[in-house]
Amino acid sequence: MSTPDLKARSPWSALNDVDNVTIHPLNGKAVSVDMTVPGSKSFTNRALILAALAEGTSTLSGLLKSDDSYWCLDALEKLGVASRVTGDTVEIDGCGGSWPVKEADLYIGAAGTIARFLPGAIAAAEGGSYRVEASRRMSERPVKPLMEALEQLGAQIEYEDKKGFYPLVIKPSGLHGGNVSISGAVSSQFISGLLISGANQQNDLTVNIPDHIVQHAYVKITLDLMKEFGVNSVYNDELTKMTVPASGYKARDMALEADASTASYFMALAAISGGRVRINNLPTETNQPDIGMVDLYEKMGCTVEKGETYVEIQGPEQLKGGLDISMKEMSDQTLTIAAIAPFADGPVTLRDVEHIRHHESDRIHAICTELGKLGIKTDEFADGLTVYPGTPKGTPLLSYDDHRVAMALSLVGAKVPDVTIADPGCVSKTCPSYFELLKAAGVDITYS
Ligand SMILES: O=C(O)C1=C[C@@H](OP(=O)(O)O)[C@@H](O)[C@H](O)C1
Ligand SMILES: C=C(OP(=O)(O)O)C(=O)O
Repeated sequence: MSTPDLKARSPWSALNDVDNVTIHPLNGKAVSVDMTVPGSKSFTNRALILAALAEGTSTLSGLLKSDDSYWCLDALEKLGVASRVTGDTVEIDGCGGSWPVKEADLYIGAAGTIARFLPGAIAAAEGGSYRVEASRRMSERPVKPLMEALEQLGAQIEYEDKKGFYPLVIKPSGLHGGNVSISGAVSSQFISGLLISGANQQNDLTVNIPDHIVQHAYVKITLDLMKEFGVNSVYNDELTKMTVPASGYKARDMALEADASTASYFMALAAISGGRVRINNLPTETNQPDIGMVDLYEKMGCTVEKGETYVEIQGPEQLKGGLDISMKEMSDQTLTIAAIAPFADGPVTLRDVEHIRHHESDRIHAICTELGKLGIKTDEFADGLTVYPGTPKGTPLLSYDDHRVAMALSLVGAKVPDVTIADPGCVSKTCPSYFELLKAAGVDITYS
């Protein structure tokens, strides 16, 4: 097990001097809490980049302050885009697609959203040279299909180390638009990255998807946010053909949605404790795919109440299992369900998520390994896993420098004693306050 890549932790992270967190079980106490969760990573990093590309000053409220958004703002600032953060609001002076600084060395941390959204936005400009370095793990994650598509559109990209991976150098000379094809089978972020760059290309851009898109809802979020910033794309329902007009972005003020992915861990806490959790700031009409977890928790026996801006989950006496589910459209939550599955009354099979082996860790392997240490039987297969019911036996666990591994495993600790998770600071990729929120929800924790 390699050491965490602490360089990727930002000034907005927490707990980096903490080796372990021990989660103390609720011992039958049902949680009962009303809470708000921080802003959506996906909305935050899209809106930051779109605002930076726009003409004029945008004000964004509900900003997520985490490593991913810190490195996004940092990279934009190094490109010459001024921003002012006050509380969870940021003002961004957009550059109209022409980066004011012509030579820069950027660091993007471990953020897939920056790694896949920023290169097109840089390459569509005219002139300059930009070196982009990513975290250790992000430098192993796939970006080649995106870079090849950008090269077809006229981008000049040089790889410093391994062809098709970070670190790389982009020498922008404009992108010509037209037609481009890209697979959606490995990451929807490649498609979002191409679409975002489309509005600043020399001609309209048509993106064709020859196969399928993992988590296609994220592409829809991209198209919707581009529209908010003045760019009206034309696309079919399946999102296999999308045309972006070369019209440039206009600044706007907007409130960013709360993070449905973060909210899901607290809904899971209600599910396993027979308790009640109300998330007060989650729009149920969102396009964030992880809102679909609400229905899944219902299938597992929870009672759900949905309002326009809130969701309340009441856990059952006994969580239901016996499920075989495709997690393709909300694959970030595979680990959450895997972690609570031992407490269900039958096996839970989670499928169609081979691509999560390329996320912050090989997530399928990581969760099977850690559940195995807890004495829980799993079957690991290429694109998923089956988790069998059992009583986890608490033990020290690893988090693999992966926020979702740590957050998911913390749920086991809320049920059984002696669950200790190494490097709790890794949650700062998307939710630096995660363990404090868990504490506020009634779960005792100790740092050591
Ligand atoms: O576009 C986005 O904001 C995201 C897309 C998804 O990535 P992939 O499509 O690469 O799985 C998701 O896993 C990630 O957390 C956020
Ligand atoms: C896959 C994830 O992140 P990224 O945006 O880095 O792909 C995630 O947050 O689960």
